[in-house]
Amino acid sequence: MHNGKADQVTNAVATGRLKTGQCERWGNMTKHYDTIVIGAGPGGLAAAYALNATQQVLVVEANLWGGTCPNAGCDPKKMLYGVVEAKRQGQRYAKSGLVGTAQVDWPALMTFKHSYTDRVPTGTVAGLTQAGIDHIHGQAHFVGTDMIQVDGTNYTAQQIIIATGATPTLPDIPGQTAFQTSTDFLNLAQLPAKIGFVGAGYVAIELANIAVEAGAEVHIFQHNERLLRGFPASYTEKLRQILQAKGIHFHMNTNLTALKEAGQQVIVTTDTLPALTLDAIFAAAGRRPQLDDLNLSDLGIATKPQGIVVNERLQTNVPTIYAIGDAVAKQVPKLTPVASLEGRYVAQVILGQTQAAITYPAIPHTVFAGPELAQVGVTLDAAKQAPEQYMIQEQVVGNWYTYHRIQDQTAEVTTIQDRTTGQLVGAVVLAINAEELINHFAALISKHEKPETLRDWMPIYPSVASDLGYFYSK
Ligand SMILES: Cc1cc2nc3c(=O)[nH]c(=O)nc-3n(C[C@H](O)[C@H](O)[C@H](O)COP(=O)(O)OP(=O)(O)OC[C@H]3O[C@@H](n4cnc5c(N)ncnc54)[C@H](O)[C@@H]3O)c2cc1C
Ligand SMILES: NC(=O)c1ccc[n+]([C@@H]2O[C@H](COP(=O)([O-])OP(=O)(O)OC[C@H]3O[C@@H](n4cnc5c(N)ncnc54)[C@H](O)[C@@H]3O)[C@@H](O)[C@H]2O)c1
Repeated sequence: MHNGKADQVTNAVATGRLKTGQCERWGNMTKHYDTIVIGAGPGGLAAAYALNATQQVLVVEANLWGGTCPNAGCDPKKMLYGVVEAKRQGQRYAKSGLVGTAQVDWPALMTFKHSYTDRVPTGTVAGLTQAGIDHIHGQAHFVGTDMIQVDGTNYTAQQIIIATGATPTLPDIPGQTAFQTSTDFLNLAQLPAKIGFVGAGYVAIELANIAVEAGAEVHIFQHNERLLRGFPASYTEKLRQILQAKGIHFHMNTNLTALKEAGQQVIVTTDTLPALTLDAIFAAAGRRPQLDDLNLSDLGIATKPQGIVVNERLQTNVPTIYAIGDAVAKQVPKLTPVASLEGRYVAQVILGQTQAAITYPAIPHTVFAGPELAQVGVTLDAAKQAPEQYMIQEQVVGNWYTYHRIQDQTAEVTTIQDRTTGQLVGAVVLAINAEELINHFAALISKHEKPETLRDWMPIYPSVASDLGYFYSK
């Protein structure tokens, strides 16, 4: 879809209104832009909007406009999560005067989800059109370091940004085609009675929690004994016990060896269990960068299994080609706010507004697992290894006002302070609405503040924010 900007460029060049060089290859049916963005997810869109004020920008999208997060990730997931959490909150209030048992109507829940997701692609296109950003639907691949091809048409640009995201990894076992993915789960018209997930990371834990709360029998197969690596083991073990009490079957240290389709069902064989017949099995064993068909190796662009190799300014080894978001090999978590920050940053680099290396604030992350497990900053493991540097405060907070009110007896918070400066440097929260508390901690950490700073702040009482008072009241 062109919004006509490139055509306006042609006219402008023909009438001498544009700088020369802005449309130099138009005569060869090659359209020229200042910057081309491949991929219209949170990363690519952030870059395109930031560049648009002063540049001719083209965005190319092969699938759904808006990318993974709003179509098949964060947003639809949390719509389902919100409803199953309301059901569970009802159970928690059973001893607090609420009577009756809520049930999840899966088809109605899906209709609710579609009420949001069905509008995302058209809304994204409308936004691009209104902003005057050219956009075309199709698979982009490089035909030169300054040129891509989409459906047989060439487009050149001074800079090209790769923002193609990631896609689920399917374990390489016989019967692999029987695997479904998180995208399939988030579009299930009916909830299958018995389902399995391979992996025990973010995707498996979040979707397993939704499925079990909605009434399915759920199995998680994990090849080692660690779920949610990256979060402290003491916390993940508590979360595992909570999820197990809800009915999730954890099969740890278990490798899937084969899948076999049997009518509408799948027979799952493993190296530890008798064969299990399930109605659906979902691959949640990680995501790989979506780089297929881009022809990166032809250009000599370096990649690793984790993604495209970039320098501290997010340039690939071809300096005019940048990479951002989930497509990049990096140390920071692959999350929507990270992709958006990188998109805005790379636009500043391209516009000559900064030459400084990218820096990230403290990046909070949360598993929406009923309760939520969230953390930010210095990890608990790192803090335990440097007791001379860090002070760790672990608190069971189920008796705090908020957690008593919402009947979350297992709520727990750990804070980590730097002994020398007194600044808050890390936090872990396992609680209902942990994301709210961790957001406040993330703000304190990013501003390098001491918890006492909160004395100067007056949040609404009672609220999650007012609970922060517990951290400086002692
Ligand atoms: C189930 C699930 C739940 C998640 N939940 C959260 C959450 O709660 N919070 C959070 O912060 N993150 C979450 N994430 C992660 C988040 O979705 C990603 O980090 C984010 O979408 C990355 O943005 P991106 O722009 O890098 O890539 P994407 O959003 O994946 O966008 C990339 C786009 O590029 C397109 N593309 C790929 N190749 C080409 C090509 N050759 N030509 C043209 N277009 C191409 C793709 O079709 C896609 O639309 C979740 C992910 C999943 C799968
Ligand atoms: N709430 C959020 O912010 C959120 C939610 C979902 C996804 N995400 C993003 O998406 C990414 C991908 O999520 P994910 O859960 O797919 O990946 P992940 O990397 O978080 O977890 C993958 C899991 O699969 C296991 N595994 C790997 N190979 C296996 C195999 N062959 N058999 C069994 N288990 C195997 C790993 O040990 C790990 O437990 C996350 O890292 C995160 O960046 C974020």
